[in-house]
Amino acid sequence: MSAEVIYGKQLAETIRQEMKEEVAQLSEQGIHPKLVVIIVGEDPASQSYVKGKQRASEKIGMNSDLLELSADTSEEKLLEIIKELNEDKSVHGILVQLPLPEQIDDQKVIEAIDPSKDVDGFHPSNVGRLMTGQETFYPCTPYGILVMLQRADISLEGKHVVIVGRSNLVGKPVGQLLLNENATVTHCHSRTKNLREHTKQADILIVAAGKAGLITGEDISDGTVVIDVGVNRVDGKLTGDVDFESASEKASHITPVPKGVGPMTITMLLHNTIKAAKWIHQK
Ligand SMILES: NC(=O)C1=CN([C@@H]2O[C@H](COP(=O)(O)OP(=O)(O)OC[C@H]3O[C@@H](n4cnc5c(N)ncnc54)[C@H](OP(=O)(O)O)[C@@H]3O)[C@@H](O)[C@H]2O)C=CC1
Ligand SMILES: Nc1nc(=O)c2c([nH]1)NC[C@@H]1CN(c3ccc(C(=O)N[C@@H](CCC(=O)O)C(=O)O)cc3)C=[N+]21
Repeated sequence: MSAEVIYGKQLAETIRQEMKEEVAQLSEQGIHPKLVVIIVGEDPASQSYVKGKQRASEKIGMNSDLLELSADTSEEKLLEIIKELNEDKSVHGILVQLPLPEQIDDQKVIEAIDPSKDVDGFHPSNVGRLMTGQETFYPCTPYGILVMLQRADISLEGKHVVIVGRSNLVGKPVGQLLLNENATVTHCHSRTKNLREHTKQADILIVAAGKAGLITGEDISDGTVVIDVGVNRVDGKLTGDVDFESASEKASHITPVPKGVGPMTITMLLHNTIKAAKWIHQK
C-alpha cells in the first residue's frame, strides 16, 4: 500500500486565501489585525521560521512587526517590551519565539503576555481554558494538525491517537485538543517502555519528538494515519521524525517534512491573530 500524502502547504495556501478576504473585510470596518513577533538571539532555524511568519502575514495583507533582540537581552528588558505591547491597542497578537536564551525564564515571559493577545495559546489561563473545553486560542501546531485531519476527512471520534511527545508546545496540547474531539489519546515520551508496542496500536500516530528517523515503517501498522511534526536539520537538509519512505508503505495517510505540519502552524497563527483582533473590537 502506498500512503496518500497530506500536503499541509497546499491546504495552508487555500486557508490563507480565505483569510486574505476576511482581512480585507475587517479593514473596511477599520480593523487591521496586527501580529508582533519577538525573537531573542540569532539561532538560524528560529530566524527561518520567523521570516516565514512575516512573509505569510504580509501575503494576506495583515500588519506584522518583527522585533529582533540581541542574545544578551535581559529578562527585565523583555518583560518591559511585552508590557508596552500589552498596552498598545494597535497590537492584537504577541508571539515570543521559544526557547529563549538561558538568562530568561520562558514561563515568566509566557505569563507576562496578556491572555487576550496570546496567539500561541501558551498562557496558563488559555491552557486551562483548553483543558476545560472553553473557547480560547488553540496552540498553533495542534490546531493546524486538527484542521489538516478534518479537511482530509479523517474522523477522530473513538479513534486511538498515539502521540510521541508531551511538551507544553506540541505534545500535551495536541492530546488535549483531540481528546476534546472524542479521540482516545495515549502519550509516549522518553521514559516510555517498548515504544513500538504503543505506536503499533495507533489509528492516528502523531510524532513530535525532535529525533530524526525515530519512527520507521516497522513501528506502525497497516492503515495508520501518520502526522510528522518533527523539524530536524540533518546535513543541512530539513527532515521529520518519521522515515517517510518506509512509513508510506504502511500508512494510509502521511504528512511530509517540509511542506506538512509547519505551514499549517503558521496559518493557525494568522487565524488566531485575526480572532484576537475581532475579540478586542467586540469589547
Ligand atoms: N512543524 C511545526 O510547526 C513545529 C515543529 N516542531 C518540532 O517538533 C519537534 C518537537 O518539538 P517540541 O515538542 O517543542 O520538543 P521537546 O524537545 O520539547 O519535546 C520532545 C518530546 O519528545 C519526547 N521524546 C524525545 N525523544 C524521545 C524518544 N526517543 N522516544 C520517545 N519520546 C521521545 C520527549 O520526552 P520527555 O518529555 O520524556 O523528555 C518530549 O516529550 C521538534 O523537532 C520541533 O522542531 C515544534 C513546533 C512546531
Ligand atoms: N512561541 C513559539 N511558537 C511557535 O509556534 C514556535 C516556537 N515558539 N518555537 C519554534 C517552533 C517551531 N515552529 C515552526 C513553525 C513553522 C515551521 C515551518 O513552516 N516549516 C516549513 C519549512 C521552513 C524552512 O524551510 O525552514 C515546513 O515544514 O515546510 C517549522 C517550525 C514554530 N515554533
